[in-house]
Amino acid sequence: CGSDSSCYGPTNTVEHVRHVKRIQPGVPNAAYGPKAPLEWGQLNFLHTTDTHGWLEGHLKEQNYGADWGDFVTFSRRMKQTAGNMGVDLLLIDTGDLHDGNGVSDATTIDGTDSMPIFDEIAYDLLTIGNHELYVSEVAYQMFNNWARKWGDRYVTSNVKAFNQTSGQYEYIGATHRYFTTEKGLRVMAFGVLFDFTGNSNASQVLKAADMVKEEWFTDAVNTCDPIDVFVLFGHNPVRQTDSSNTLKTVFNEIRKVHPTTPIQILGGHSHIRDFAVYDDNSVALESGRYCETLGWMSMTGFSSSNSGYNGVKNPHGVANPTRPAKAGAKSPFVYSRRYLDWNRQTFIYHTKQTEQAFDYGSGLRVTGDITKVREDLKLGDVYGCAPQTYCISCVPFDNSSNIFPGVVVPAVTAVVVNKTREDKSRLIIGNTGAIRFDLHQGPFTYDDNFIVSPFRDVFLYIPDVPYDLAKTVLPKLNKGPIAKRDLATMPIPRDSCTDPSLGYLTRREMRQSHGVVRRQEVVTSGYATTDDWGTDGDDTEHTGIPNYSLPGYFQAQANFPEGNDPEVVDLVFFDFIESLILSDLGANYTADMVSCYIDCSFTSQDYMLPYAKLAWQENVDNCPVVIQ
Ligand SMILES: O=c1ccn([C@@H]2O[C@H](COP(=O)(O)O)[C@@H](O)[C@H]2O)c(=O)[nH]1
Ligand SMILES: [Zn+2]
Ligand SMILES: [Zn+2]
Repeated sequence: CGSDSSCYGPTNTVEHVRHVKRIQPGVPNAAYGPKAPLEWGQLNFLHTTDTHGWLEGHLKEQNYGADWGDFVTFSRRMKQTAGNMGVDLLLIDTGDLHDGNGVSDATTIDGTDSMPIFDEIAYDLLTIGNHELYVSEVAYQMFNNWARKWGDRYVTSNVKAFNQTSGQYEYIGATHRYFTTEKGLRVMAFGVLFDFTGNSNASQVLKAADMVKEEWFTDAVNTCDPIDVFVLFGHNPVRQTDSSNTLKTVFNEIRKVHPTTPIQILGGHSHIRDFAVYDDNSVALESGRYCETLGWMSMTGFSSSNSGYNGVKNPHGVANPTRPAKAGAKSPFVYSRRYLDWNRQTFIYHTKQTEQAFDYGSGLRVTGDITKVREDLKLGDVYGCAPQTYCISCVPFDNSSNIFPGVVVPAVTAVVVNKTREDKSRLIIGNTGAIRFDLHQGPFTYDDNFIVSPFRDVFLYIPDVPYDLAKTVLPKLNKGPIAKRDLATMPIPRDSCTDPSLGYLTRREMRQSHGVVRRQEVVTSGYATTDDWGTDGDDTEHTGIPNYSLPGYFQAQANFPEGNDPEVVDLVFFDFIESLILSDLGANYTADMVSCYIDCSFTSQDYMLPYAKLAWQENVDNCPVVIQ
């Protein structure tokens, strides 16, 4: 088919129409949930990160089934609660709004339809992620549209875009934000992206070590204006041992001038739930990924002698934070942190509402907007019926239920074929990071195509590479350090993955088959987080799930002679890893030997749908939706 989508589109022929069905957004969640009310302090934070377009919520996982409209209602209710209690609540996002879901990625320019939905939350602070910078059109969408709209709330302390009018690189958002909260706290905020280098030339990322030497930064840190609390937020892992973490660099610079002023840190990018203690007066929260987690952090300890705070000291009728950053801390500040599962039951519980009374018109309207976008983009169209769940890391990399041997390798083998070279042997190499989410048993929709493989990474190739050389590339690529995921916090209930026979059981049956009874409820599998404070951060308790580390790269071999090695192969790979491939091939191979394999518009978004049409047609007209 090549990149000719008419070959596999669902609506182009009568036969295809027969295969088109729609699935609807998930039903309200089952009856288990949060363990206790939140601890409200003087200054409270709700935090999102790495939402990657998942504004529809998780249609196939009840535990993460709330949509952005539910979150609109929840955030408004929480702001009102804060106001009623006489305390402050800040809403913060730390970037990666694109790449990961059809709502954000099925438009010609990613984010065209998702960004207006995302903007329905009244964030106090937002910052930019690396997924806003890979593609120039997306960077300009942020620079020309959203940065202007969000004004000084969009803080991109180390990220600039090339202004085609002025011919200069200019800060996309504000360098920093100094503001006073409703209850009188004087806040200095910096929004810092990790030292990202994969951006297009539409943007420039200053390394944190250079950013802190900028005049505006030293002026901001040394200002004579009073600062009660720093908010250091960024698309940047909070764990200090993470090699990508550059928050620590900025933290250290602030501490040189303000040795005890509280520094509240909010991060992202590594897609985990995490909480880290930086010192007696500084703690850091990271809130997962893909609208699975809403982060909560609160603090108390401001007084008239150390701040401008004029709100309530200990809000009444609710729990309050009690824990110092660490045992024996010399600090007036105490904190709480919680990782909320992204579902309506969580939202209803923490707003003390009922299912019937919870919704606001504003939230329902946003839910309606999401439904309309899904319909317009045909995200519910079904292309196949996946016979089982295939996961990224819940089983070993070589297990047949792993998505790489189970789906990705057979899919690229079958579909990524240049007709004019189909008689040639080929090796197809990709980075495992290009596969972003597990594939669930049941209807495989247009949306799932983006959920599994969202990037527009072009398939490139070098013709006729000696096989003896080509076969050394994968081991060389994988020799480097493998990006490991955090075992303790990995998500995703994958009951039907570890035991595919569970796939058709009801939610209740699945829970009973797995669970541990606590508080007369059943604990489902999902996030079981360990952080600097221990294991009590998850708002809803879960049993852990298996998590196996992955190599960084996968390979498929196709059209090999039976029983023999070929002399030469077409070496096919994503443009995302072109420079690595060339360096592993050695000096005799240069960029001018590389060309587009099928055509320059055939990308990693284009092989899953044809594969679903090819491999998963059994039961397609009667394919049960399996909601975990
Ligand atoms: O074109 C692309 C862009 C990114 N990737 C993969 O994504 C990660 C980064 O994702 P985060 O959400 O920022 O963690 C990158 O390391 C690649 O593995 C890609 O494959 N193609
Ligand atoms: Zn991300
Ligand atoms: Zn990121």
